Amino acid sequence: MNENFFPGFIALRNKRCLVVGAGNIAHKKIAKLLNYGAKVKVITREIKKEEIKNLEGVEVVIGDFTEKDLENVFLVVAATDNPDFNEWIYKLCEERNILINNITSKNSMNFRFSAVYEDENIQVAVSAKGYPKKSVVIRNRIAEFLKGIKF
Ligand SMILES: C[C@@]1(CC(=O)O)c2cc3[nH]c(cc4nc(cc5[nH]c(cc(n2)[C@H]1CCC(=O)O)[C@@](C)(CC(=O)O)[C@@H]5CCC(=O)O)C(CC(=O)O)=C4CCC(=O)O)c(CCC(=O)O)c3CC(=O)O
Ligand SMILES: NC(=O)C1=CN([C@@H]2O[C@H](COP(=O)(O)OP(=O)(O)OC[C@H]3O[C@@H](n4cnc5c(N)ncnc54)[C@H](O)[C@@H]3O)[C@@H](O)[C@H]2O)C=CC1
Repeated sequence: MNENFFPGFIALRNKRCLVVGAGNIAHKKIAKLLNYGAKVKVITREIKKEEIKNLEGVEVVIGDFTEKDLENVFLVVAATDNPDFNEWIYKLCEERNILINNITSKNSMNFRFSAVYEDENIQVAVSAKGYPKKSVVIRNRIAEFLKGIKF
């Protein structure tokens, strides 16, 4: 059984977020964080997904991630394709009380992204407790349902 997380909504406006790695999934997660006003810094050995450089407001640093990079950071996304490396980042964040999302695990994190439905009036965030395929199916069903409702 995956850990039961607190379901909540966070104001990310001007919060310092760090993404380690710059591949396809990093790109998706960075774009989502930026949509909510986060200040995003990316540390990576190489930029695999070039589009990351074109995202407005992102600071990209080429180099190796070190523990010092966690200073004053609110939320970290361990977004490399190396599960052991992401796991190490997770442990460092847990020790420092930092929110951490890990793209190569279901449990080695304290913050999961959810499948989102959003319009001008409401936000619905679905988590299937670590199983994204399920949460996407449910979110899509909810979106259909909400189309037929007037508030
Ligand atoms: C635990 C979690 C941690 C996290 O990343 O936050 C996690 C983990 C993992 N995802 C993996 C794979 C895929 N994930 C997606 C998509 C999404 N994944 C998201 C969330 C989460 N994914 C968190 C749990 C959410 C919950 O609790 O329900 C969504 C909902 C939100 C978002 O990412 O923003 C977003 C849909 C966005 C949307 O449509 O709105 C796709 C499809 C695609 O990319 O199109 C694939 C491709 C493969 C496939 O088809 O399965 C693998 C590798 C599995 C493997 O290799 O075997 C892991 C690691 C593992 O499972 O160990
Ligand atoms: N959580 C999610 O929503 C999803 C997770 N996944 C998982 O995510 C993994 C990564 O997928 P992609 O982003 O498509 O891979 P990718 O190959 O596009 O990117 C990997 C990135 O990690 C970087 N990297 C690797 N080792 C590093 C290190 N030591 N330090 C800094 N950067 C490092 C690489 O330079 C590259 O930029 C997949 O193997 C899969 O297991 C896949 C789909 C969705």
